[in-house]
Amino acid sequence: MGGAGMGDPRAVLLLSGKRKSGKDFVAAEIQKRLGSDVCTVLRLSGPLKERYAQEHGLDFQRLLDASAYKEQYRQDMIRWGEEKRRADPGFFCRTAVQGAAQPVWVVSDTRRLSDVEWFRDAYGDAVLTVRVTATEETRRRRSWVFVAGVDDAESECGLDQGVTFDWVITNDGDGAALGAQLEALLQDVRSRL
Ligand SMILES: Nc1ncnc2c1ncn2[C@@H]1O[C@H](COP(=O)(O)OP(=O)(O)O)[C@@H](O)[C@H]1O
Ligand SMILES: C[C@@](O)(CCOP(=O)(O)OP(=O)(O)O)CC(=O)O
Repeated sequence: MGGAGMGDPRAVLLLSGKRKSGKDFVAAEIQKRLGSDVCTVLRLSGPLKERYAQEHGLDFQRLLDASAYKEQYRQDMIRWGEEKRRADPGFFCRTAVQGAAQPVWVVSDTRRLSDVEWFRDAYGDAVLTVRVTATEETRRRRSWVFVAGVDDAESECGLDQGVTFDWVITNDGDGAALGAQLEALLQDVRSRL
């Protein structure tokens, strides 16, 4: 950590937002617009699920799908992930960025202040915080259902306060409106390349 190094990214977009706000969708749109030689999408939940599956004898691949299998383990994965982060706040972040060589990184699932702080410490001004929002009505249309212990817990609400977002993307399903917002964000990103 510390000063800028050779292989450091020029822009690190930390996407956060509620379940079904469209973080993965927006991450994919950004990557599509920049090209995968310029932009890579990273997930903190990837290494989390991989380690969790290893330690608990579970099927890592099935934890990656939007499946009932994942939902069955979500609460315990949250608990386990919090325990790991308490011991070492960079535990999942370090693994997630390993091998990322593109100049632009999009982290599609930032959930906690400790994650934002880790990226700011490591990459300084390259970091841009991006909030993806959608109304509850939109999220319900995308099959979101409120789950106590998940939607009212740190996993979903950890960044509701404490971060001033550099960009807020409203994603309620109008393709043209989303495109215009993404182009404004991408102008900022491209100016950093
Ligand atoms: N602007 C959009 N246009 C069409 N479908 C969308 C849009 N945004 C999100 N979706 C769809 O809504 C669902 C939830 O989006 P996703 O990106 O997985 O949300 P999150 O990662 O925030 O939980 C997915 O099926 C996704 O394809
Ligand atoms: C334990 C988790 O990492 C599970 C995340 O799984 P996904 O990243 O698949 O999440 P959704 O898009 O919300 O379904 C949450 C956490 O608090 O770390």
